[in-house]
This record gives sequence, structure tokens and C-alpha cells, in this order.
Amino acid sequence: MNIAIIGAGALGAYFGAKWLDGGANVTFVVRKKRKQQIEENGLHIRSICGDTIINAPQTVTDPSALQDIDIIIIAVKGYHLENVIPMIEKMCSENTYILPILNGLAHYAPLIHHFGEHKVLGGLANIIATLNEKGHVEHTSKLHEIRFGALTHSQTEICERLMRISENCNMDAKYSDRIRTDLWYKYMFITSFSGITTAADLPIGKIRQHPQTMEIVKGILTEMKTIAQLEDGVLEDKHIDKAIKTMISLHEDATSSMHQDMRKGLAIELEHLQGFALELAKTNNVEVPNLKTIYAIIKAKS
Ligand SMILES: NC(=O)C1=CN([C@@H]2O[C@H](COP(=O)(O)OP(=O)(O)OC[C@H]3O[C@@H](n4cnc5c(N)ncnc54)[C@H](OP(=O)(O)O)[C@@H]3O)[C@@H](O)[C@H]2O)C=CC1
Ligand SMILES: CC(C)(CO)C(=O)C(=O)O
Repeated sequence: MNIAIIGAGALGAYFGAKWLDGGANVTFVVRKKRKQQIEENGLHIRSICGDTIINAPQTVTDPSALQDIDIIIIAVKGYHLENVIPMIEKMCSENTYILPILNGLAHYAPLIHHFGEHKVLGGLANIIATLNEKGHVEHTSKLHEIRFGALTHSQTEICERLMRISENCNMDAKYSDRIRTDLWYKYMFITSFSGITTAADLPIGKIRQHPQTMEIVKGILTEMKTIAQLEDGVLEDKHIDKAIKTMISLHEDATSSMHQDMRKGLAIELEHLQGFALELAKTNNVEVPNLKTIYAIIKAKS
């Protein structure tokens, strides 16, 4: 299987290295500086689940020459999506599918608009990973799940093929037959989890000590569930309970990638996550006071 991964950051490099290690043909589509860094240092994954070292992965800055790509994985931040659409155009042929694994749902409409509904698969990742100064991936918790599935019937075969090659790889790959619900669940979870950790500038351990703060967490989850119901007819109260249980079970120092980015002074995905949820609330005429407040606090800090 030929896989092209756009973005060799924490997520793209982690799963790309695992697929390469498992025997897939992977090319990373990167920008110039990252290409140089990978050429100098290789691609190293330092992981609690076992290290992986790929010395000379294939990288390109211009994907025009790539042919017969089966799946294009999008692993950039939400605010970089616009820039990668022309790159996808260059390597997307009749038999190519697109699998976005970034957080949120705002990217689906532009991808479907440009490439058609039949091309875009459902995908998400659950992992806590970051790049260090050498460009190596630091993976610090046992979670390393990539979940994908068909959003239209015609996509079943490509998902089965991806699952077959992923089974040989040291990662937790899941082919989901209810990916739409999974996508909304992750969107609900991350909007609340990244919202509260970033706004409070605290990891989850401190947040869950305070019932008043957990009320806001629950408030955002409830508002997101209402949006998911109205938009797509998915998510129930049991999903809210599951999200809260997860937040209670996480390590006390666990925090969101948005909070980590904010601490490092990097750009954050506020508009892609909470901002887009506010747009959906407006379209559906839903009151979302918790979401509005958390958005406003983070906006002022960013
Ligand atoms: N990190 C995590 O633990 C998790 C992250 N996520 C989500 O995954 C997504 C990616 O996050 P993450 O991997 O952490 O982000 P990173 O910032 O680590 O990686 C993003 C990469 O995208 C690259 N990129 C941006 N624009 C382009 C472009 N035009 N062409 C090629 N490469 C490009 C950047 O390259 P450059 O070096 O050139 O800037 C960077 O290396 C986000 O939506 C995030 O919310 C989801 C679950 C967990
Ligand atoms: C919640 C978590 C860590 C799960 O992967 C995540 O997606 C993020 O912080 O971006």
C-alpha cells in the first residue's frame, strides 16, 4: 500500500514510522526545514510502547511526482488545512482516498467540497505525543490509537486494506464501523478537555479536584452533545458520562496538545475546535454559554 503523509509532526511522524516499520510504503510530504531536519537526524520515535528508528525515510516537498498513492493522511494542524489542499490535488488520482486524522470536524466540509464525498474517510487519533528540539517524537503515554472508518459505503474496501497493513504495526489501529459517532465523540471530548486545560492553564489532575470547574467541563460536553444531535443525530448522555470517566482516569499531569502548544507560545487550534463549534451552535440556534465563555477566555490569552 502506498501512503503519503502530509505533515511529519508528532502525529504524522509517529504513525508514519509505525507503518514504515510494518512494511508499508510511506512518503512524508513536508516543508523544506523539516525535510532538512529529517535528513540530518532521521526519524526517531521515543516511546513507552517501544522505540522505532527510521534512518532515511522518503520525504518530498513537492508531491507532484508521487504516483499511485492509495491513501493520503492529513496530519497538520487545523489552521494549515488551506495550504495542503493544493498539495492533495497534485497527488490525488482516481483511486486515492484522503484520511484526515487531525482533531475536530471543521476540515471535513472543505475537503469534501474540493475532492468529493466518496474520497474523504473518517479518521482520528488518540495519543499524547510531541516533537523534541531534534525533531524526534516523544510519546509519553500508552495510548497510541488511530481510528478510521468509511463515511460512504464505497470506502469499505480501502479501510479493510489499511487495517490489514496496520495489524503488523506496533500501534493500536482500529477500523470502526461507527466512525461518524467516534468523530463526534472525539470532537465533544477534545473541545471540553482542551478548552478547560488551556483556559485554566492546568493539567486535568488539578481541574478535577474542583466540582465547580468540573461543572464547566460537563457543561461544554452537554452543549457539544446537543450540537452533535442536531447536526448528525449522534451522541447520547452515555457519551458524556464516558468522557467524564476518561478525564477522571487520566494521569494527573495529563493535558491537551492545545494546552501544551499554548505553554510553548505556539499557535493553537482555537478557531478550528471551539470556534467552529460556536459557528455550529449559531446555525442550529443553540445556547452554548459554557463554550462561549471558554472560547472568550482562551481568545484573550492567545
Ligand atoms: N500531538 C498530539 O498528541 C495529538 C495531536 N492531535 C491533532 O493532530 C493534528 C496534528 O497535531 P501534531 O502532530 O501534534 O502537530 P505538529 O505541529 O507536531 O505537526 C504538524 C506538522 O504539520 C506540518 N505542516 C504544516 N503545514 C504543512 C504543509 N503545508 N506541508 C507539509 N507539512 C506541513 C508542520 O510542519 P513544519 O515543521 O514545517 O511547521 C508540522 O510538522 C492536530 O489537529 C492535533 O490537534 C490529535 C491527537 C493527539
Ligand atoms: C486528548 C488527546 C491527548 C487525545 O489524543 C488529544 O487529542 C489532544 O490533546 O490533542
